[in-house]
Amino acid sequence: MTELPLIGEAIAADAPAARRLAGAKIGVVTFPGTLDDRDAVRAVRLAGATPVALWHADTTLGDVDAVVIPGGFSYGDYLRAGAISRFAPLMAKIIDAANSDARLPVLGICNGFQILTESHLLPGSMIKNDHLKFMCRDQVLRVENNATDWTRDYAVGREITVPLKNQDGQYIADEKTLDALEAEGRVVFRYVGFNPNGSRRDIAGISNAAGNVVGLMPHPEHAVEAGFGPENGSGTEGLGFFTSVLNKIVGDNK
Ligand SMILES: NC(=O)CC[C@H](N)C(=O)O
Repeated sequence: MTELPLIGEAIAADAPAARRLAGAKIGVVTFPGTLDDRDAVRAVRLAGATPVALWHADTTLGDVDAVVIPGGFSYGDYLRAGAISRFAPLMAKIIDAANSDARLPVLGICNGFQILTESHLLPGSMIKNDHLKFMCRDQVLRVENNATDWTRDYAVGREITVPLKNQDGQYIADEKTLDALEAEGRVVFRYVGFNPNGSRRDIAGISNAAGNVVGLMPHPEHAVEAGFGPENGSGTEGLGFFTSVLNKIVGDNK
């Protein structure tokens, strides 16, 4: 486990508020085949927190206040996306911490979402896109629930544009599970305008019952910096995930 240095561009080191934010440590997990860990680290920094690099074979989470499981092709998506990664030593720690009384906030993005369903931290499964092709596009999502650790900075009904890129993006679950998710307000994001993969009920992301574990297929960490995110909208509409969890952590520790 390595603590990464702050780059400081988004943080004025002498401002007490910025220092308090930077005291929050957000772990970013890397598996063999992970692709988006660097962007997740940068998103954490831009939100003002301190990113901590975690390796899948680590046997401790250290003192991180939250964890991001980023996108990519962990273990080459062999067997089924996320099916091998769920057995990583660090995943056992993440599952325990997410279910503990402390309710560690955990965000799974794309392959991270696939790992969370395989780990049973979230219900349902991810299967091949209905059109059987890899798809890469800027995608509009609607925030359906802001009572989670990762969405509290968004208004309910807000539409955000973030990149989407996957081959196994079709969210499925049995009707009973889908009805329960809807009734409990655990559908956190829905695709707007176009369903890119055949996901049931246009579901783009869900949470666990406590709202500390959230998974989604599109990539908020690729929409955190003007000039580098989607052209549609501000290009920074994913930053709210990272400020949300940071405000939750700082608020809880006040
Ligand atoms: N961008 C990603 O995380 C890709 C996720 C996954 N391996 C897929 O293609 O479905």
